[in-house]
Amino acid sequence: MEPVSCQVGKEQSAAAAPPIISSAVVQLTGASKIYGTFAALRNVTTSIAAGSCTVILGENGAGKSTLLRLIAGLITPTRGTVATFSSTPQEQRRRIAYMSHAPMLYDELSAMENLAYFAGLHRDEGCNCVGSPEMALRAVGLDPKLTRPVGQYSQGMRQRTSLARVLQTDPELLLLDEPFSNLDVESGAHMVELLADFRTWPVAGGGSRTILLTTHQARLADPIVDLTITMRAGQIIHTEAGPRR
Ligand SMILES: Nc1ncnc2c1ncn2[C@@H]1O[C@H](COP(=O)(O)OP(=O)(O)OP(=O)(O)O)[C@@H](O)[C@H]1O
Repeated sequence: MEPVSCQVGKEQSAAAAPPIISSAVVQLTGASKIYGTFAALRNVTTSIAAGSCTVILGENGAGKSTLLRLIAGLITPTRGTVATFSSTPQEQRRRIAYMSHAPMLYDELSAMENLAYFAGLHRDEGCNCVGSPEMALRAVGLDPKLTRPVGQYSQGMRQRTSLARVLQTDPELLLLDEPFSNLDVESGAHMVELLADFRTWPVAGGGSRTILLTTHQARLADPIVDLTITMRAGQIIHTEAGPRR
């Protein structure tokens, strides 16, 4: 079966098969994820272009996190295929970073200690692409010398530490599940500025940075969004260029 894509600028219907994006870094073809008898994701076919920023919207339980976790290679499709960089997500995991909506930080450690710990895990998994924790913390506006445990940080600082944790792996494909949750408008806007900056980072050997994020606060991401995907009941029901109108 030919892989098909969501076409920028046009609404996607289940019947119409939009053209393939040749520079796609993500390609799902007829992907479903079934838990028991329940379909969390149903026959999803879509592409994500290299260098783009895509926001995935939808009500609770729509399948947003399931879609992101499939692309991250944390779960595998029950049916259909998921390709990242024309390969399986598992084979390309060095190029992919996934930030869960849970903070995934050790409260009793400082930001530097947290980043150093996770960098060590990353190396143990055979990844040599870990950048400098100091640089990652500076990139998100945090002082690497802060010795305070992250358990004492504000929510905004914790989110920025979580972002630094994934940015230190120098990902080409950044997957963010609810990066603005629990942030006020100002901290959310700051997070968007950081993501805009991340997109400008050069990639060794060429290439570009691609971002996919889920959120319930669509407007926050507006400044950086190239494509908006709306999901319902495990399916993509709408795709449009730019922020949601
Ligand atoms: N491991 C699992 N086992 C069983 N059901 C699951 C599992 N993971 C997800 N689901 C179900 O799949 C559906 C989609 O879940 P998912 O987390 O992808 O939704 P979501 O759009 O991210 O929702 P939210 O906005 O609340 O985070 C939900 O009904 C959820 O209960």
